[in-house]
Amino acid sequence: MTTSTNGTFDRTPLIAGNWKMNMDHVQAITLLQKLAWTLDDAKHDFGRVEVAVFPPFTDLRGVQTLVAGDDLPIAYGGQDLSQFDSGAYTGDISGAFLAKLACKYVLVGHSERRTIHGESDDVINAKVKAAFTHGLVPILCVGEGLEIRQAGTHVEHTLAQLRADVAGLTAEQAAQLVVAYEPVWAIGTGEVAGPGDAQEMCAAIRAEVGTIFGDESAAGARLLYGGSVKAASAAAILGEKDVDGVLVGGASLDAAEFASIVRFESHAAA
Ligand SMILES: O=C(CO)COP(=O)(O)O
Repeated sequence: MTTSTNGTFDRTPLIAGNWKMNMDHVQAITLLQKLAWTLDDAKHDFGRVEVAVFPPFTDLRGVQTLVAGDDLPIAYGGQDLSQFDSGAYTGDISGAFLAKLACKYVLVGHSERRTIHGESDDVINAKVKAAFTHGLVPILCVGEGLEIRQAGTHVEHTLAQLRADVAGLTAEQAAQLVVAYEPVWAIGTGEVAGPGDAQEMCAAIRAEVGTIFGDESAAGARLLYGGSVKAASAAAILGEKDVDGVLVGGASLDAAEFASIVRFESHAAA
C-alpha cells in the first residue's frame, strides 16, 4: 500500500516542532513570525507538507492570536494534557482548554513526561483517549532507551508501549492517530538513528496498528521519527516509505533551520 518516494506521499507529511520548555510568550511570537516569513518567502505549499509547533502552555493564547490574525497555515498544539476533563488537578491542563485555543494536536507520552514525571502507559492511554474526547489529534510518543537498544529488544519494547497506549481506541481513531518514534538515546544527544532504524520501527508500528485495528487504520495513521533531527539529516529520514514526518526538538527553536527541515524536498532533489 505504501508506495511513497521522495516525490509522492500516501499521507501528508507532518513536520512538528516541539519547543519543550523554551520560549516565553514574547519570544514565541518572534519565532513563529520568523518561521512564517521564511516559509512564505520560500513559497511553501502547506497543503503538501503540514507544519505544526508545540509551544509551552503559556504561549498558546499568543500563538492563537497570531495564527488567526495573520491567517497563518501553521497548526499548533500543547505538549501534554490531563487525562481528566476538569476539577481538582492543580497544575494540569484540560484538553478542553487546548481545544478552546484551537489547538489541532497534542503531544502525549513524550519520553520526558515518562521519565521526569513518571507517566505510566495507563496514564498515557487515558490521555490519548482524553485527546480524542476533546477533538484533538494525539501525537503519541514511543521509543526505547539505550540499554534496550543495546540488548536488541527495541522493536518488542516499543510495540509493547504502543499496544498499551492505544488500547481501547476505535479503528477510526487509530486511522487519525500520529505516532512519533523517539528513541530516547537519540533525543538531544546529537545521536541520530539512521534512516534505516527509523524505517524499521515505523514499519513495525504500522504493521502493529494494522494487526490491532485493520488495514485502513494502518494506512491512515501517520508515523514520525524524532531525535536530533536537523536539516542535514531530515531528507534521508523522510525518504523512507513508512516515515510520514519528523518531531523536532532543538532544531525547531531556530526558524531558518526548522524551515529548512520543512523544505526537505528541496534538499532531496539537490
Ligand atoms: O524530543 C524530541 C522531540 O520531541 C527530540 O528532541 P531533539 O530534536 O532536541 O533531539
